[in-house]
Amino acid sequence: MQPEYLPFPALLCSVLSISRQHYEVTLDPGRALLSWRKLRPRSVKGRTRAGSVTVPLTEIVSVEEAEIDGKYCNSMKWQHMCKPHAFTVRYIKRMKKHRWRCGEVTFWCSEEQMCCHWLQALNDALNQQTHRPKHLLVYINPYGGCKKGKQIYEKKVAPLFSAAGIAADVVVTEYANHARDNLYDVNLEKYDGIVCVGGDGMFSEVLHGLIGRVQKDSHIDHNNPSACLSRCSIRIGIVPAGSTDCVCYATVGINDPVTSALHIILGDCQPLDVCSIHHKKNFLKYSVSLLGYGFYGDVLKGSENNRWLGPARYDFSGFKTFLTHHWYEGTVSFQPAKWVIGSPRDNKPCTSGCHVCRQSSKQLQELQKEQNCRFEHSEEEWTTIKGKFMAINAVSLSCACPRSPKGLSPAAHLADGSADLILVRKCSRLNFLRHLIRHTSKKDQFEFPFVEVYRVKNFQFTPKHFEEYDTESTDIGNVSKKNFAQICTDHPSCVCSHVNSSWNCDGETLDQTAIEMSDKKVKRRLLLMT
Ligand SMILES: Nc1ncnc2c1ncn2[C@@H]1O[C@H](COP(=O)(O)OP(=O)(O)OP(=O)(O)O)[C@@H](O)[C@H]1O
Ligand SMILES: CCCCCCCCCCCCC/C=C/[C@@H](O)[C@H](CO)NC(C)=O
Ligand SMILES: [Ca+2]
Repeated sequence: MQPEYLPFPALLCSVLSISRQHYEVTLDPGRALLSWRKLRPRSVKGRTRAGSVTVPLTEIVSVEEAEIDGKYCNSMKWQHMCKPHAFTVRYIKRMKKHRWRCGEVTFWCSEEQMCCHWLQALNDALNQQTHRPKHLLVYINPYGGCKKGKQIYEKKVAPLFSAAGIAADVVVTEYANHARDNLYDVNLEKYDGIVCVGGDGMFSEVLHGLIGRVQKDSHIDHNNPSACLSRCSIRIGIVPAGSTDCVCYATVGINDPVTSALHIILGDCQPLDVCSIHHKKNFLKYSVSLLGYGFYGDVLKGSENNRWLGPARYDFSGFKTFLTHHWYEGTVSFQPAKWVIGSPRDNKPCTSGCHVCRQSSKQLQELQKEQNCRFEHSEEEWTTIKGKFMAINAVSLSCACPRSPKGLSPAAHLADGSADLILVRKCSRLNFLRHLIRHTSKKDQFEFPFVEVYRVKNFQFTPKHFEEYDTESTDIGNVSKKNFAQICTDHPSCVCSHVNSSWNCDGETLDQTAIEMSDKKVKRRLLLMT
């Protein structure tokens, strides 16, 4: 029996079987939908509408001829008919809290020709999804998180990539920065994307490798803070297997390897703000999540010696750091991001296809055109704040993660060209604890007199002692200024709780404490190709 072709757009509609039940199956190219609904025995009132399933064609993972086992063929049902033919469709099933799973349904056809029609029509529809990756380079960090990156990839991700017809070249890293170094040598033309199986640090490695490679190929010196960096066309994905996984969590809404793998297969895409960090004319790092001084810098530093604890190392170090209650003196200067349409306290979290990001990016481009390349050093007013701080955090995205589902700045945007600068001034232990705990509740963590938050285009930080080291002050005689910090630390009556903290840059510790950060829109990241 030929499938029924209805008038343009040519729908394909057949009665097929699923688990011995008859269903009306419809492929509607015009609406880009595949749907099927159970046919119940005709009642007096005609066909009763049973439960039906509708799947957007963009969410079909794969279509293939079904394996038919002999047992089923020999069942009474088929004995009087020719050999049955079937095809299997895998598709996205949306679960709770942004979790995705791969649904699977097998349609049985009475004739081989009908089965071929359906396979051809569905594969034609899939082939029109040209933004989907076909060949990926996968870096696995066996060392991050709970050290299960390899198992996670082999058991949960590789089977989905294979079902979707994606070829993957896999590199299990052998040392820190193996992936970053490797990216300077591989032939990137071969790949539709780079996938990192690990946490934020692994993503940061791949980010640095890709951006560094592209700037090197474009002969751009990234040591120049005002350099307009070349954009990277190749996309990065993350399969979360780290401890914090905040880059994945802040874009996907969950750090689940299967969910991320399915987004990768569909080729979902999200631009991402990337900040560059310099010390004078020396490039230090790029950052996409947290650039944190004080509390988060000390937490990270204290956790590095306890990697054997896995993700719990941050909790242990966080508790110890909280008890020390260190604060740090210095000067923060920043330029506001005047083009953005949002603010850190507008309670408008960034979502897929975000209007705030789109509109802010548009306004940023218009401003950059007006100012040509002076944009990086525009004379807009700088705001300068001197003080004693518990924490100085600059976040390019919310930094939402399992520990803090809202993140450090819940309304920070993924691609608005700005970062949220959060200043937590010296306060009592109790007040600091109240501020921290609000990161895990629905309450506003900025609603304290000692907390300020600004949406900025760039900022600079100079620690107090570094200032004195740099100034031409003569009041400390011939003592070499660079030892001032040491004197301060050694002197029991010194009121500085601690001379300097260190910067936590996306989970890696920076050597420098005096830095300048600016936002560079260089990276398109496969959204949820994470
Ligand atoms: N084979 C390896 N051996 C040792 N270190 C590695 C290896 N591969 C990668 N690394 C380094 O391990 C560090 C941590 O990796 P990753 O970020 O994946 O895990 P994590 O720190 O537990 O997660 P998160 O950053 O999300 O908290 C990264 O800085 C990376 O450079
Ligand atoms: C006593 C209760 C205190 C609760 C405090 C919860 C605050 C959690 C905030 C987590 C923010 C994580 C920011 C992410 C930073 C990442 O770039 C980095 C690398 O993954 N992770 C860390 C922990 O520095
Ligand atoms: Ca941002």
